[in-house]
Amino acid sequence: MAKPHVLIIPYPAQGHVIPIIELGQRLVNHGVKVTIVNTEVTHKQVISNALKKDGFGDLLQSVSIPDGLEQWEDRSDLCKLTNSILQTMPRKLEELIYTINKEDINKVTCIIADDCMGWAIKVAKKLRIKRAAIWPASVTTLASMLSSQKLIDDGIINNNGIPLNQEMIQLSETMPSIKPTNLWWTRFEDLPTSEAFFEVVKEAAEAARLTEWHLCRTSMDLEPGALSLYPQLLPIGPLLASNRLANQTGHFWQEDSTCLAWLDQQPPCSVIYVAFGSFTLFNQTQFEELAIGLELSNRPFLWVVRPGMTKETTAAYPDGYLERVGSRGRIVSWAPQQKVLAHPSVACFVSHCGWNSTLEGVTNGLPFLCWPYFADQFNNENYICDIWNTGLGFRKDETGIITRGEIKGKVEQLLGENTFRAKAMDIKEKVTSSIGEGGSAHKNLCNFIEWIQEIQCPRIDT
Ligand SMILES: O=c1ccn([C@@H]2O[C@H](COP(=O)(O)OP(=O)(O)O[C@H]3O[C@H](CO)[C@@H](O)[C@H](O)[C@H]3O)[C@@H](O)[C@H]2O)c(=O)[nH]1
Repeated sequence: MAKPHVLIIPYPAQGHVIPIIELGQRLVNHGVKVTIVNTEVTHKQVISNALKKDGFGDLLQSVSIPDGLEQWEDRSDLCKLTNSILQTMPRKLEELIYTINKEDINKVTCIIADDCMGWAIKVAKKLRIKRAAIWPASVTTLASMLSSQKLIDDGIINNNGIPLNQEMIQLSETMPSIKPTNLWWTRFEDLPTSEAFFEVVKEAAEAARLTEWHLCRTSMDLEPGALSLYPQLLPIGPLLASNRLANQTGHFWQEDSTCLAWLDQQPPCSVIYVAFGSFTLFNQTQFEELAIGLELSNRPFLWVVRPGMTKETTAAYPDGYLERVGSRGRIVSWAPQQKVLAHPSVACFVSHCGWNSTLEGVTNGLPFLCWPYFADQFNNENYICDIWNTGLGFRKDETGIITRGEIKGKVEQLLGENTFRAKAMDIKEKVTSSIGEGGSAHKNLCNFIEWIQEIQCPRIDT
């Protein structure tokens, strides 16, 4: 008998692909066939790193369609990439669906699209396929997207999404107010990129009206206000790999698992874990200040220095740095982060506050030192520091640098005051109970999976 067959379409960024493949894994465990539709470049990265190792198997597969850019073009130009995706991928997805339905006995029964790929929901509607959306970041940021037309009508932002004044935004009485500069699409290096992402926002808001389900990676304990503003948004919890021994799938870079043995040798609750996700870039001065700040902390640290993380070609450490730090500091190019954060020797997380990193730190009861870079990360920092009270932010000096002294001081303050850890443990308990068997987020996910299992195959005219 044919199985339900779901296509899931992530935006081509690390923080979108990992949780979306995790959703695919959950569906596969319930007998659903899942095809992850990546861009060609992402597909290659993912396949060459994790998928072949983890063995996708018969029910979970990854296929690719072009993003419209030439092979050699720079995908870190998010403005160009985002515009090109909007122009090219809808047609390519349609062609892919026709091919699958011709060749596979399991016809496509549902499309689940990342909200940043809202156009895919429109393709599904056109082809009369069932549809659902998933937002990989916080529901607070999604609420601001869904309210974008109202923000324009109220004169808070212009038609291109740019704030018209500095007044705090109150989306609802139950939600914390949002700084206009924390609207995620405004937090990019240049105006054209912000405007390109605002097109994505408008597309997502339109697509949201066409979906039967709207899944969010959050829980009532984390963002109750935003969830009550839009009750149709269904919190399914963080969607981590913790129930699969934290074996995350979908890495763009090869994990260096040797750091786990190094963590085993460190005293409990002693290590500073430092990682900035997949986009953060440092200039040389900032990179050196961070290096020396960690050295001055006098504590063991595990630091992820991603290839290409500095604007200069290779990260240059201060003279004699690696020798001075010796085995007290472990530097890797990519870590098995969920396993690292679950390790008992980790004391705190110096993070860029991407939503995945935020959730991974929260579910492991860790206090944070927040170092946001762009997009939603400033909003997430606000939740960590001012709403959950589980961390501290860094202050930049007059030249825009976070100094070694600031880093050393904040590490001491965070680890010297028990309140951060206590609050972090408290919120961890709440979130983990909502995702455990019988918890509310767990029930929501089960209901969604049941719905997927029951969809009958649609007739698609070719
Ligand atoms: O050494 C590392 C570093 C990271 N990760 C993983 O990579 C993912 C990174 O995701 P995230 O923390 O969200 O950061 P980004 O990759 O920067 O994520 C993008 O996507 C997120 C979800 O939309 C947004 O919240 C971010 O701002 C945006 O930059 C997480 O699952 C990490 O566990 C590793 O496995 N090893």
